Amino acid sequence: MEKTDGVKVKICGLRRPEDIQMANRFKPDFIGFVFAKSSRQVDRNTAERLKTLLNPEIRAVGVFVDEEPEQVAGLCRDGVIDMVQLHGEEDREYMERLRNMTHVPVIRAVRVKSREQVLSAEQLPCDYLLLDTYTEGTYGGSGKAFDRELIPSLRKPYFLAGGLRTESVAEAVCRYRPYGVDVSSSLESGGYKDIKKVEAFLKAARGGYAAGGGAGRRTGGKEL
Ligand SMILES: O=C(O)c1ccccc1NCC(=O)[C@H](O)[C@H](O)COP(=O)(O)O
Repeated sequence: MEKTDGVKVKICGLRRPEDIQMANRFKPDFIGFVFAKSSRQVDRNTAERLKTLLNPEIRAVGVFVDEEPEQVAGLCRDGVIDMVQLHGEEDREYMERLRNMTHVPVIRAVRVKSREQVLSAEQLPCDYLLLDTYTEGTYGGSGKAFDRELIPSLRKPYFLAGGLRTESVAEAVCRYRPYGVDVSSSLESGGYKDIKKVEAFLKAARGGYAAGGGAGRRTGGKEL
């Protein structure tokens, strides 16, 4: 039996003041504002208002799909977000441009299809990877898991995402040793984050026990 605390938790897709109150109460390490087209999308004004309500110890991550880098950098400069998550087709050139405009940490999302694809994404100018599920027609937040056996050994810290659930998160953390876990769909009821589900997930991710924890072969667990 192995304990899983120490893993960082990102809860994605917060969009109402009550979601922020919930975050302030249960203190995930990161919350995500989805600026990309999605049922969870927030606009700049909403995110700005929500950020003023957020406990400053919790880092706000802006989630983007092929957004103009100037828009992304503007949100960073104005303190609406503390970190950037790139979830679209943004390439090295885009990421270098962004790096020249803002110095906030960048998470590169990879919708995993192969080990080689993940290893090549690790070479991009980013601080973290986020390993998520490839689904046709959506960029993220699908609630579906990918084949975790495709996770290679990585030097960069990574977030494990895609279909994580309260019942399985502790085992996934023990087995794959990510720096953090990222979740959205399984914590919703009627399309909004459910306070009871969020509380249970955080408890399971941070303090859960799982039988047969793995050997920690895919570290990714260092702090930047
Ligand atoms: O959540 C969305 O609606 C979304 C839309 C477009 C791009 C990215 C999106 N979410 C990114 C996330 O970080 C999600 O938390 C991640 O994909 C995991 O989601 P889930 O499988 O639902 O737990």
